[in-house]
Amino acid sequence: MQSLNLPVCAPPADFATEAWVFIRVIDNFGDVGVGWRLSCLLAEFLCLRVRLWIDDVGALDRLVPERAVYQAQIVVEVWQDDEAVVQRQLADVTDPVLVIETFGCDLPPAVLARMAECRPLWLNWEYLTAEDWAVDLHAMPSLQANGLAKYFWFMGIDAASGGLLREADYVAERAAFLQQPGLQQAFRQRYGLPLRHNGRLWLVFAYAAVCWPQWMLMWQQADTPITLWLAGGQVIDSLRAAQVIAPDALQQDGDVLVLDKLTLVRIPFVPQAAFDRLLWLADAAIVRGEDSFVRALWAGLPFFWHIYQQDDEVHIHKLHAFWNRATAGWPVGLREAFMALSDDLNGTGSLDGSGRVRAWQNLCASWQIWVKLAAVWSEMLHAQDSALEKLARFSHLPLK
Ligand SMILES: Cc1cn([C@H]2C[C@H](O)[C@@H](COP(=O)(O)OP(=O)(O)O[C@H]3O[C@@H](C)[C@H](O)[C@@H](O)[C@H]3O)O2)c(=O)[nH]c1=O
Repeated sequence: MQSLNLPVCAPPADFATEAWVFIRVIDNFGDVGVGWRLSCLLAEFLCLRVRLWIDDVGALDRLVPERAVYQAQIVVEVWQDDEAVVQRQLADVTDPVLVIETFGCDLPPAVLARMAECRPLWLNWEYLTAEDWAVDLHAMPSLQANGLAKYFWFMGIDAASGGLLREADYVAERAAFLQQPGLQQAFRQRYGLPLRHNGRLWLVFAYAAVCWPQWMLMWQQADTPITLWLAGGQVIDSLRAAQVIAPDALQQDGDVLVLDKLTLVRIPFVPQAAFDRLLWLADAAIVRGEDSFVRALWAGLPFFWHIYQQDDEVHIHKLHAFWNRATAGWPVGLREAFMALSDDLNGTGSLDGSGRVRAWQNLCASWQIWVKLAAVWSEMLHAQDSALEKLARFSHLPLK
């Protein structure tokens, strides 16, 4: 199991150096997913003890059921909307050298007052985007009412952006897993994942959407067999709502449904530390949100992005900004098929039933090229500094 590496330069037991990370869980697993991963990496790369303030510990427990293992490095504080409680929590804690509010989650007044005294580096950790404006705004300060500057940290794929979250041992972990069938078998058994599959294996972790019945039809009508590992439940909910599957189908983890050449498998929710392994076992993926998107990038496999919907089509700009960059050098036929399907998946574009099947067949006809291009893109990103390496430079905190 991938796990937090104990920092080699482990500070003494009383940890003089502390970072505070604040998370508000809005919905889904994105806020807690990024916030927890960031906390682990602060401990791993910068040898900081992290005090993680979170308003929904239940969401964290779902993602990190084994979190007690990390308690020496990551102390979890329940963040309540009660200033008196926050004041009490602050009474016994060390001053932080770094405070990160994730996704503009607005810090409590008592914390802002404490920061005015101890003057830590203050970051707002922003959503991921490949848009140019985010690169321009990355690391820009904004003067706040408590007299401190707050810096905006924009994760991104551009070398001048805030980078992407990546573990130091990621590549070694992936190689070890892929080279050892025994590890793969043990992983499948542990989570009740089928040992074999029919055709190409896709991991599908996506949102509920009206496109799913149409995509199921597309897969059934295509020439090639395909197996979908359905994670997270929302795609299954959409299929059930559209009466594409019977009310009692795919109810339990491990349930399988075969529809012609299409095999659907409901898979369990795994701890975040195991999520990468689902991607490593798959030939391709549909991912959603931000964290699973970045994990698919690291895995280096072909994938679609079912992006989190925002008002005013903001998400479509984000989607296009990323794929316009990533697919710039692709062969025209592959790029057109991919872009048409990507738009269709995200509720825009103009494919009808036969156009969808044709696009899918064109994509499959260029499969090996797609696999290669996805790997090349991933390697290019692996060669860039990660977000934590960039943060170490920016903050002058020592890197492990
Ligand atoms: C399927 C699965 C996911 N995961 C993890 C991987 C990720 O860390 C996390 C999912 O997070 P995301 O991919 O970001 O998708 P999400 O849809 O859950 O989160 C979203 O939340 C919104 C509030 C944000 O604004 C969105 O941009 C997005 O981040 O769940 C597991 O740990 N086990 C699992 O079995």
